[in-house]
Amino acid sequence: MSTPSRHNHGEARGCGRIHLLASSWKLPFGVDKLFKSLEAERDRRLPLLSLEDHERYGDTYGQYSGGMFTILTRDSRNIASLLSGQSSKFDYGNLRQICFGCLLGEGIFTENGEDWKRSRKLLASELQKPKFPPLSIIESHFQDMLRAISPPDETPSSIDVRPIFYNYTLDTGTDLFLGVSTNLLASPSSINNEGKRFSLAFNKALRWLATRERFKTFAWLVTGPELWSLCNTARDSLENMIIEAQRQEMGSTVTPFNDFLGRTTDIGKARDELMSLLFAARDSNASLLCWIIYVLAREPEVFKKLEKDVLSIAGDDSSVPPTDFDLTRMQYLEDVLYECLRLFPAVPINGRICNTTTTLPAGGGRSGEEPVFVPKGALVCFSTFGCHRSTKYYGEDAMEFRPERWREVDVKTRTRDYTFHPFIGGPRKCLGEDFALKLTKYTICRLIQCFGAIRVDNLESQDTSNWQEKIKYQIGLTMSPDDGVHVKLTRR
Ligand code: HEM
Repeated sequence: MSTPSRHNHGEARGCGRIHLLASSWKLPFGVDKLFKSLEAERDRRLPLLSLEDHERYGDTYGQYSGGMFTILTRDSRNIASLLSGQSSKFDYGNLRQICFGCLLGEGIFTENGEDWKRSRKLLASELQKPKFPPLSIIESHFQDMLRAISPPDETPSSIDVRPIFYNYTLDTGTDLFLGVSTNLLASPSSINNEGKRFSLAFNKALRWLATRERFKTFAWLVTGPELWSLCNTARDSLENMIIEAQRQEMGSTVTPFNDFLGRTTDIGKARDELMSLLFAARDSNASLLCWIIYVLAREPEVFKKLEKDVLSIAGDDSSVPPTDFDLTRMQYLEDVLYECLRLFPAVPINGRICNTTTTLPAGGGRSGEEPVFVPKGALVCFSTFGCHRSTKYYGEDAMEFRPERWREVDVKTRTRDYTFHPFIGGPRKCLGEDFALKLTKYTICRLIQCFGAIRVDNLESQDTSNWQEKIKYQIGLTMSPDDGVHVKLTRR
């Protein structure tokens, strides 16, 4: 383990000293920091702790955490350098394999180097096919979801849409990636028992993985027969679904993975790639849908404006879904989406391990404007949550939900300078960005075509003033509202 003083030795490279947080209990390896995070997590305010720490200690500072020297930054220059300019000097080391390998095996999410390149090429060629995902497949799962959130005999219906969105994104994802859907929301006659088995084990295993991730190098401490049994069940079940998909000669129902799955004899590899894809796609997309509905139920003016934008293009006949072209014209819908991704990014804090001693452009010296020294082996965490809420980048109203801001500085400019990076950027940029935006736009547009009002339905309080201050954040592998998304939906 290198000493703190070494981490400030970058003078020869023109670096300034990084502000290094003292370890208050003098416990080794930053164990106290780990406890502080666990405490904030218990209180459902983990992302806010990171924000407060940046306000207090600066946009970039250092500390010991989970046994590693860690640099924490929300400076967009550092994030750009880490993810793009110097991306080859940062990777996941074996951290991802330690934390997630038991479920994911060896797929795009856990791999580095040549193996990762191969996986990325394979998945990119499938995900980036034109017109993917086809709206007709999404529509069939939307209809299942509609039945689940609003049975025809109940008006208005009161429901927590969060678990439904998680099932919806899994049903849609498995159908689109595999050609066989888990069908969790389908009518009883179409239930897929293998899909149900997979989903139960997958959900529980993800909870274990989220805790393992928090423990970083100590992840191996978070283990037990239950974890292994869940991972084995999920892996076994996904394999069975792949075999079933192959059996059904997927060539007949053109899904993107026909070529890949239809050809492969290495079922284990196919399973690992698909597991990584579902791991990446399911929760993040469900989290975005949750936040949008959470906000719309609390911001009636935004709902009204969105309704006008969507219905003026798609019409209010819920039996006529929008086309691909319609979706590209819904400007305000896009602004609402970006504003949700800004304030509530699915992955609020992320990190990379430095594999070659280097420097980052900012955060050193008294001014924080000098480069900082990054020793090999250091963990660099970047707070997307903190960067997206920085007044330096977004002005005094950075904490406010204001979709109109996306008409002032457009998303391309902000993505280019990394002041907005919900899908990160650089070579390991999210492969499903277009997919996620299209699925989300389609789903929100369809919900607005079907429902004329979305209101908060919370037994404790319907007072939506200062709603942001009351949010409790659930941090699993992605961030979602802790109390769920309880709403009352009124049919048009
Ligand atoms: C709103 C929805 C989504 C958000 C906010 C999101 C965000 C992200 C982020 C932040 C990462 C980087 C993780 C890291 O390296 O630490 C990532 C990676 C990835 N995402 Fe997404 N994602 C979303 C939806 C999807 C969907 C729908 C898919 C698949 C169709 C997908 C596929 C992937 C893949 C394959 C990676 C790994 C890329 C690599 O390591 O090369 N994502 N995503």
